Amino acid sequence: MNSPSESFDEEGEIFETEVEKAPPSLPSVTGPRVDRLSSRNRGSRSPAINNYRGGNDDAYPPSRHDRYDPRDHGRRPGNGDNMRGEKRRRSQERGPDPRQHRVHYEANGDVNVGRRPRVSYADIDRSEHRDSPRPFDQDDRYYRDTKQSRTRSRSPPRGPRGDVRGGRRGYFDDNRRDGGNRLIGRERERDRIRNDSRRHSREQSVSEQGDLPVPSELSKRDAEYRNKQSDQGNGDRQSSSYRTAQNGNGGRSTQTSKSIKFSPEAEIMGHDRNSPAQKAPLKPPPEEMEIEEPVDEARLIEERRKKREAIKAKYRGQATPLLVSALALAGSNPGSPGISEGEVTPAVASPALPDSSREDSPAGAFSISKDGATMINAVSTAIAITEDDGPSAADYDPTVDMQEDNKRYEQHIHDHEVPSSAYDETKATVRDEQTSASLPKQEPQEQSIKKEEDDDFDMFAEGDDDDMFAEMAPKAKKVESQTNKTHPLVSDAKQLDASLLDNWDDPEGYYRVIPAELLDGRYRVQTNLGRGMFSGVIRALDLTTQKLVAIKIIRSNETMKKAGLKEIDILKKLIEADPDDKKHLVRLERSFEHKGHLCLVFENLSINLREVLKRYGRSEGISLMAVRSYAQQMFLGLSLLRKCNILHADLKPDNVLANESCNMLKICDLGSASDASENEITPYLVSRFYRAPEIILGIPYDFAIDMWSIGCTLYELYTGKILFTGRTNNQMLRSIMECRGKFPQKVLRKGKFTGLHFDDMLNFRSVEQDKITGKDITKTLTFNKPTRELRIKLLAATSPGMTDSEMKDLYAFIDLLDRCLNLNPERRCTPVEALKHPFIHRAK
Ligand SMILES: Nc1ncnc2c1ncn2[C@@H]1O[C@H](COP(=O)(O)OP(=O)(O)OP(=O)(O)O)[C@@H](O)[C@H]1O
Repeated sequence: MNSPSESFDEEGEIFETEVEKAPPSLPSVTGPRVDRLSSRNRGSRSPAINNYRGGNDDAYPPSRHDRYDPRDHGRRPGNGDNMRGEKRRRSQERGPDPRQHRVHYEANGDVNVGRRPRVSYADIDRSEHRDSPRPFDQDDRYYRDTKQSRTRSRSPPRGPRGDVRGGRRGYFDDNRRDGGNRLIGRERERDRIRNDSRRHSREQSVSEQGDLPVPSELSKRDAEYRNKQSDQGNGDRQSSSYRTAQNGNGGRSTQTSKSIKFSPEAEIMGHDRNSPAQKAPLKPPPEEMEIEEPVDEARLIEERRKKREAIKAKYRGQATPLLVSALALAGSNPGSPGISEGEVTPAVASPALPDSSREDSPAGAFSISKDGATMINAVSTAIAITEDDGPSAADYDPTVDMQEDNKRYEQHIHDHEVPSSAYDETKATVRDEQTSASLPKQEPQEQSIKKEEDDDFDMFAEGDDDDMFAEMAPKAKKVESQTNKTHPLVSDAKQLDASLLDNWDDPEGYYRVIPAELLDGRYRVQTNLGRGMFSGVIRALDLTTQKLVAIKIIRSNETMKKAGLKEIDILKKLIEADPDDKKHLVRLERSFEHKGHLCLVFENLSINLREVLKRYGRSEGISLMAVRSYAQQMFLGLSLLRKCNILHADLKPDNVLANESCNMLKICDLGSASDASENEITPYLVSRFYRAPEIILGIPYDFAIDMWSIGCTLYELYTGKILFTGRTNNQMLRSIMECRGKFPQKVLRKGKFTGLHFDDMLNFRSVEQDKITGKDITKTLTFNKPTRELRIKLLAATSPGMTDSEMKDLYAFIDLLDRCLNLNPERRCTPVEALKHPFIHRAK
């Protein structure tokens, strides 16, 4: 990859000349399904990739989120003067421009990262490591002058606490807390048991190897196909990489060998976080054992597939509550007509939606549906979340993730040590609650007051004299009672008199939308679309144009407003660079101010990709053809960002919106975006599961972080599972290495935070929770080869009986992901390279 400045020009050139022409529109499929199973029986559904022969294609040239919460400030380890239960001081809560580093903090091995005593808005998020000498060559291409602080951050919602979120247990909820950060004994025990069994099964998956199974049809085909491909042999980069993707271990047969070194005696770190992992151990390093274990890929793939089939069979015909609510939502949402299960028909004309039938748009008509609706909705979360396959992407809610991370940070401040387990990602979310109703939810006043009392941390607490929310805080509770009593249900748009009430905000600074209220004299409020950390988003009818719009109402706060203004600037820059609206970035129409809230008016879209997964790909993922179309559109969006020298820094399924027909996408939420030169090192940029390893390791980053995030997103779309998961940055690294193998040493050596996760010999120090004591323990692990290889995971998510053509597509997809997820950011593919990849750029 070239340096940003070089690539800027290059990307711009290619982007303008080749990219738009290169990726042809995807084939239109109006009749047959493109789901994996149904397509099996109709032969090759995909046009052959004429010039693509297993990587010998001549035409083909060779990652909030830990978002920062302004209140996070007080959650930093450095602010460790709080006693448990003591309210945090505002001085600890103040944050910088929340639209700069939107990060949230995790209590993990890297607790020292970012620790600072009291800091100002300007320097929040900067770690103490910032001033330390760079551990890598100053001439390195990554080196940037970080004179300008990039402290993107946002305030997390002070949304419903643990008691109201409810919902399912998370994949990582080793140890959950109630609203007051107390451990819930019984539930914790249950969680622990479950996690124990997961660990056990994971250990087993490595250590227990049975007899060689009879390969499945797919496995046979896989082996045959790969052998065929490897026979073709060539020396260029692409083919070798492609073969690697195909053959895993250099073209070996389906038998591969995993070698995991680990320390049998884990070093118990206990609660003493002051004994950092990177310090010399008290006892001599444990002897390492090397276990050579034959792994039967075919068996693994077959087992996983069988498991999936069994799940599908068991739950076929049943609808999960989430699906039901999703469908109900679709039905109740006036701006988003319900999309029936099964096939998605080609674009339905909607004046309110972007024209997805543009000739130059890669968005084509295709079906995203799977093997019938029953297959989509059949799998319950509890079963869908298997150790082998990873957690269901549809169930993940990053907002909750952020909240939980923030809680862990608070806890860390209280006792200077946070168990790496206070985590639950799958509780019902603010968004779920919001979107299930077409009007703002009214909460019984008592209940809402009680919630506030229950909170052990109250950012609006009296006595705080330095609260960034102070200007609105004192009024918040009062307004709540007023609005609860007087929610008007009017049929006609009504301009409300702002002077009648002191404050229209809820206690968290979100604007309390009144149904049918007229905003800025022209937008009639229709429904809530959801809440992010930064804003509430509503759908409204623009009475001037008679089109629906989405209005992002920024939370009432000066810092957030400033950040919103930055988002507007970036959006305008992107629009200027893409006047014809070809590059799949959400369009800002205008902005205005309403009762102290900055409002951004966007084109109206329907649902985000996580919701698409919930509806059409629950636990199974969506069809490869849909993935291809989505990938192409997202890469076009990335190419525009790159051309404009902008890092999105928060790409994930939640921040990609689809139109009603789900055949046209737009990248949204530029709230974390910034100029590529503002890349101050911070280990919590980007939502954790989509966070590129260079961010975690403290390596100066660039556009490659967005490519990583898109790679993770594409995997999720195809499999319905989250690719890399971990409660902490440390465990994210583990997850990444399990799938992608060990990091090149030269990459590790560039990392400012490498010492937090690796020992002097660059062996990984895995900080895990001890099953018995619940304390963190550190194990030294050596990853020689991936134990949960990307290719195997993808093949396992594939239905048997694929045609040659389908297999070819699949391997092209695997190869593309391989390139998007290169551990070395310099070698990760660029958006333009991705657009030229045979998976996307199919010969007509
Ligand atoms: N133009 C739009 N059309 C339809 N829905 C939208 C639109 N913009 C945003 N939304 C919905 O509102 C939600 C929140 O939007 P967005 O992510 O931009 O807000 P945010 O406050 O920045 O959230 P986050 O915490 O993710 O930063 C999105 O997940 C999306 O589903």
